[in-house]
Amino acid sequence: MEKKTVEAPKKTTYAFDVPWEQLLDEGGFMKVFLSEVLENYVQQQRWYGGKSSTLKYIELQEYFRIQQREEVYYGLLLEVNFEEAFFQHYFLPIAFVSDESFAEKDRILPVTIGGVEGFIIDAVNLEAFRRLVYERIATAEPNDTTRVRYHRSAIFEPGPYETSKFMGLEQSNTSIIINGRSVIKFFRRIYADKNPDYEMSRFLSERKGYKNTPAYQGSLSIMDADNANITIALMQELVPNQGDAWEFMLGELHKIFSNLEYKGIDAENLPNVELFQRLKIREVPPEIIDWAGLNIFLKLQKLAQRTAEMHIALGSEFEDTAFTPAHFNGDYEVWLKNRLLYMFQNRLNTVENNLHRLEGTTLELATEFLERKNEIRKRFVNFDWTKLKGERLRVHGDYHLGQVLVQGDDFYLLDFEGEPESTIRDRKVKQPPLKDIAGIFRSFHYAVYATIFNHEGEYPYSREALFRAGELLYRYFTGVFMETYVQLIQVHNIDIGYSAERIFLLKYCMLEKAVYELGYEMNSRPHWAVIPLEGIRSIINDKN
Ligand SMILES: Nc1ncnc2c1ncn2[C@@H]1O[C@H](COP(=O)(O)OP(=O)(O)O)[C@@H](O)[C@H]1O
Ligand SMILES: O=P(O)(O)O[C@H]1O[C@H](CO)[C@@H](O[C@H]2O[C@H](CO)[C@@H](O)[C@H](O)[C@H]2O)[C@H](O)[C@H]1O
Repeated sequence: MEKKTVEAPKKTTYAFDVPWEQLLDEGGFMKVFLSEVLENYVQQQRWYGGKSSTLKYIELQEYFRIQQREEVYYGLLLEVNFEEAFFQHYFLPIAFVSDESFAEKDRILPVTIGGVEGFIIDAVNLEAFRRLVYERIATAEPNDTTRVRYHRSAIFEPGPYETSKFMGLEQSNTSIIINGRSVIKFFRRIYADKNPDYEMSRFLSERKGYKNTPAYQGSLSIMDADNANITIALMQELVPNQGDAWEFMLGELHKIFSNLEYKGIDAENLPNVELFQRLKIREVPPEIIDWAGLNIFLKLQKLAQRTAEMHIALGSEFEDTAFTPAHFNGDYEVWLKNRLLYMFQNRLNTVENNLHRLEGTTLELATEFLERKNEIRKRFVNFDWTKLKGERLRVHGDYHLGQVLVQGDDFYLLDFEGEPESTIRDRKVKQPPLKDIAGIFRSFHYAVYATIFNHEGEYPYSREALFRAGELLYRYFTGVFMETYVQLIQVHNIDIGYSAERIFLLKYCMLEKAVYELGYEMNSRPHWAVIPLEGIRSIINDKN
């Protein structure tokens, strides 16, 4: 890249008379850096997850060098402290650039270092930094035991660095595409442990040969002062795709709802089916196939197959105790109920405090949610481990259609980081695999309602008729998915319990997920809160 000369002198208030390579060893810089400027910068970032709390101050928890030969960048682990909430840690790699054209994005602080004026920026913006990280992973020693640890998978054959660019999607971390073939995801929110995304990716693809997730290629981690192994970045194969399954499903559902009018379907008299009844495609009534088309059911079968294969891989480990299957027990029951009752109370408070902002159907459903709180709480308390015979496994944990990539007629499963609100320890607790199934079923329900809401007025039927037709469709979708999933899981001896146990767990986990989603939506997109509220009502109205 051609170097531009900086025209106007920059107003740098701070000057440090040490070379960049020693800057952080000198306390003065950090005192300046951890100022309001950094606070403002951090709070504006897409990856910052503390937006609903009041930031008090930022401290430096750790720093380390990301280095190759003479080229040095710093990795900072920042501790963000809040007025009321628990602290959070974030990863911020920094670089010093004297050329303003390199500091067009993510400029943090103007400074003068060793007499040279320039800026501290987020290093991910520099191609040189991205190249360095790729090359360090690509050339990593098999057993790197240094503090800053690079790892390359034995099954990855790296080529020389060619190009890199931002993935450019709305995401909570920062992903960079390298050579059009690999993705390096820099985790932003950091936990004092191995990131589950790294653990699961490596386990599934490297150890179990599971093909429908991006292959693990390598990683960067650091050992902190307490000797905890902290994942900083994960490198995986780039999976060519036609978008995610959420977009795909919305497209399909719009066609299906449009078909009601187009095919002159009597939406009031479509055949019903029991919720979660296992269905082979040939058992789906012809009226439903005529309305929705065969293709969507074939796609659901494929997704169910890939999901079952993921759980089969996760349930087939007998050495590594982080993955060996477990049974239900009293400790699990106590952990589960505590967590859910806490989450439920949090949702009650959020809804109560924001009731005055809601209107229409959302207000109606929110009021009903508050009125029926004891009924919902009772459902959460009604969990008796002695009645459950199935297994618990490491699971995806945040499984929804947005975590699935579409590639032709197939699907790839992504992002095993777990539920964003849970602590890192909670995300690693073994759960019934049906928790993931509940997650994806909630996503089907979401997609049905999102389609109806997104196309308000476009389908010439009453809202009630569309809701009824949508609920029916959802029943057929879940029934067909269940049949393929359960059949495959059982053939591979993963014990998910007898039929009644499976249905109990599914309903339990779906209520958990819908209540979780209510909090997510109230905080991130309140106009969507109507969807989980509708979901909660439909789950608690089902008395079985
Ligand atoms: N290995 C990959 N191959 C292709 N696309 C990917 C890959 N990893 C991530 N993506 C794309 O980036 C999006 C965000 O990735 P994800 O792992 O969910 O990041 P985050 O944890 O930041 O939400 C995905 O929905 C997908 O579209
Ligand atoms: O950002 P993540 O992918 O980790 O997940 C969070 O955001 C999701 C929304 O992007 C949210 O998912 C909810 O909305 C989806 C539609 O946008 C829907 O398919 C999911 O079923 C629903 O849970 C997810 O809950 C949240 O953790």
